[in-house]
Amino acid sequence: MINIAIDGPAAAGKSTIAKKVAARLGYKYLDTGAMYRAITLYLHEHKETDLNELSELIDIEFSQEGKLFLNDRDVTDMIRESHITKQVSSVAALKEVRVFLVDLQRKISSKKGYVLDGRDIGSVVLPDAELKIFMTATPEVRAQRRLIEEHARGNNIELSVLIDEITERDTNDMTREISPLVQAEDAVLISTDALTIDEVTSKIVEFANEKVTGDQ
Ligand SMILES: Nc1ncnc2c1ncn2[C@@H]1O[C@H](COP(=O)(O)OP(=O)(O)O)[C@@H](O)[C@H]1O
Ligand SMILES: Nc1ccn([C@@H]2O[C@H](COP(=O)(O)OP(=O)(O)O)[C@@H](O)[C@H]2O)c(=O)n1
Repeated sequence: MINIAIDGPAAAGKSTIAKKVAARLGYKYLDTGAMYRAITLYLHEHKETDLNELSELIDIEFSQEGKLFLNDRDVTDMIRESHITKQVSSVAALKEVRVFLVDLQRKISSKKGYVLDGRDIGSVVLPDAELKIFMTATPEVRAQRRLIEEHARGNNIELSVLIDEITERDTNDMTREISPLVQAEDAVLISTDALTIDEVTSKIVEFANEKVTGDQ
C-alpha cells in the first residue's frame, strides 16, 4: 500500500475525489481541511485558548462514516458553516495550529493506505508520499461548483460572492509564511475544468495502481 497526497485550491474537487479514490482502492481517507475547520470552531468558541496547549485541549476523531467529532461532539455540519469558512485560513496560518495538526496527520497516516487531501500534504506533511496530485480548476468553475452545493443546502448566495470568497481564501493560503499552498515539484497536475468526477477519479486510481505495481 502507498499514501496518496492530493493538494490544491478551494473547491477543486479534492475531497469528493479523494473519497472515491480511497473507496476504489480500499484505502482510508483523511480530510485535513476538516481538521483545520474543527480547530477554527474550537477557537471561535474558546477565545482565550493558549495555543501551546492544543494537544491537551483538543481531540479530533473521524467516525467510520466520515463524521467529525471534536471532543466527542459531532461537528460535521457546523464546520462547514460560512462563519467558519471565513475564519479558517487565518487560523490555518498559525504556527502552533499547524505543528499540532501536521503531527497528528503524520501519525494517522503512518501505516500507509491513506488518501489525504489538503494544501500542504505533498509539500510538508508527507514529502515522501508515493503519489502526489495537485488538483486545480479556474476560480469561476470552482465557485460554480460550490454554488450548486450552497443552493442544495438552501443558501441563496451569489456566484460573484463565492468567487470573491474562494479567491481571497486561496490568496491567504498561497501567501502565508508557514507551509503555503504550492504544487510539490514531484506532484502530477490535474486540471479538472473539463473532466467529470469519475474521469478524475479513474486517472488517479490508474496512477496509484502503476505506483503499487512499480514498487513490487
Ligand atoms: N470534476 C468535477 N466536475 C464537476 N463537479 C465537481 C468535480 N469535482 C468536484 N465537483 C463538485 O465540486 C464541489 C466541490 O468539491 P470538493 O470535493 O468539496 O472540493 P475541495 O475538497 O477541493 O474543496 C462538490 O460539490 C463536488 O461534487
Ligand atoms: N492541509 C491543509 C488543509 C486545509 N488547510 C486550511 O483549511 C482551509 C479549509 O480547507 P478545506 O479543504 O476544508 O477547504 P475547501 O477547499 O473544502 O473549501 C483551507 O482554506 C486552508 O486554509 C490548510 O491550511 N492545510
